[in-house]
Amino acid sequence: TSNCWGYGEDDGPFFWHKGYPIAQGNRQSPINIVTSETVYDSSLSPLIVSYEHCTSISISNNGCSVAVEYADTEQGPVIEGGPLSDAYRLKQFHFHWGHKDYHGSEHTVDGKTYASELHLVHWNTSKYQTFREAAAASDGLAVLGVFLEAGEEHQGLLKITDALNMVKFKGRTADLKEFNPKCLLPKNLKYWTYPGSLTTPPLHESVIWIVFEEPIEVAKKQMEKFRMLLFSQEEEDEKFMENNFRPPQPLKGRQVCASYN
Ligand SMILES: CN(C)c1nnc([C@H](N)S(N)(=O)=O)s1
Ligand SMILES: [Zn+2]
Repeated sequence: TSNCWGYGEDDGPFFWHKGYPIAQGNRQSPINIVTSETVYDSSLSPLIVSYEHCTSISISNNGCSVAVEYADTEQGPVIEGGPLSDAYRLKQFHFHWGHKDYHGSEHTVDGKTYASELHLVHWNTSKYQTFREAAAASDGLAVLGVFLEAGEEHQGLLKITDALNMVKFKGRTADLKEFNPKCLLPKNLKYWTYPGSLTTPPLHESVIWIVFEEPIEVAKKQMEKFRMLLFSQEEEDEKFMENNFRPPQPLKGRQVCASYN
């Protein structure tokens, strides 16, 4: 996808509003989560993650991140419960990261940034026929956000980080079958939830965000493998893929609910 937006100093997040006015909308993401202002919502039921049937297809470098795509089948991986009134099917997951381990996440917690943030993007198959239709609806998407911090090597992530050298250049895709991303979720599924948006253009305000409080640990050398990916295609000047995160956006009066007290 040859985007006219990016993360550089002349096409980065501060310019996106020119092509996508919604960038200055009332429910943009990511946000800084101020924990003292989150509200425990006892009506939030536990999140149900049913990733048993996990038919992943491929891993690809789409020029702004690296994404693992899932087949769009009836019995695909779904989430429900929590803040969700319907079942949401996993479409893909991808990551955002920084130049160094001290930053790279999109959401921040009391101003704290993490080395990376994993997004598992799901769409409401109870109410919409296609992802595209759901992506334009206020309750169309649900994205799980998982913080990554430098620490112990993450065994489950090895299958992903070991595949990155096959998708170094923008536009490259490689097979990645039967990858079950349940192993990428933290042990403790305590989460914050709030109404927001996609964090890259078209920035649709169609996402119910579910951000887990507990980060997962990944090895520094695993983080370094993300940074050897390129924004650029094979014949172009080499531009390392890093700092592909949007900074926190104004809360505009939204309430962030906590699943725990
Ligand atoms: C079309 N899909 C799956 C997506 N469109 N925008 C996405 C963004 N990268 S994010 N960060 O999930 O909002 S993901
Ligand atoms: Zn994302």
